[in-house]
Amino acid sequence: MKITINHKEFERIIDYNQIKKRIRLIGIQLNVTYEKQHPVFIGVLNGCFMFMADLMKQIHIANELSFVKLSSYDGVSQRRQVDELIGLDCDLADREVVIVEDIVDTGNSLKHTLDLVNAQNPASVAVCTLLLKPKAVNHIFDNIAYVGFEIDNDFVVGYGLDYQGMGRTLPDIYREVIPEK
Ligand SMILES: O=P(O)(O)OC[C@H]1O[C@H](OP(=O)(O)OP(=O)(O)O)[C@H](O)[C@@H]1O
Ligand SMILES: Nc1nc2[nH]cnc2c(=O)[nH]1
Repeated sequence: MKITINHKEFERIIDYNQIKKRIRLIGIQLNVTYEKQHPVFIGVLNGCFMFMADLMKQIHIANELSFVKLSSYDGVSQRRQVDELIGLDCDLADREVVIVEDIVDTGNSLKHTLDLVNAQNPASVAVCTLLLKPKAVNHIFDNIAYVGFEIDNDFVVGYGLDYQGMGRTLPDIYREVIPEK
């Protein structure tokens, strides 16, 4: 199935039934791994909102959750870029943390998020991402423990992911169709 968003064509690669099945399995893994613990799930906005909502319905152990946004801005000196996590409303010291992402592409966002989370001295940090582009990742991560789907290096939309602000509410996931010349 193909759709058009702002003159760009996309074709469906993963439908919502597949996503739900995969999320049920990831939920089981998380319930087992964190049984008798009390993890904090940290969703990285905006893209994670759908994944987080469906994933958390499968989590039956004690947990807390928080949503954050990664913000970059120039410091007072305007010479250095400073990043911060906006919205974190709990202390992560000595906590088991699970970072929830919609996609790890270059991995730059995840690297920043991990640096900021690790600075709070949590007991452990695991990453749960719905999508991973193995051929695009620029960093070595040893804690991406839960991956919904590995995908090719295509631009994707749907299920939280946008193209120019559009397409986030599509239940399925689509990849960009590059027109032949
Ligand atoms: O691995 P990377 O190449 O860093 O890309 C991954 C990030 O890109 C998207 O966020 P984006 O900055 O587009 O913001 P959004 O979630 O608000 O759409 C996505 O939600 C990830 O956080
Ligand atoms: N919508 C969207 N956002 C991204 N951020 C990083 N990679 C992607 C992608 O493939 N699609």
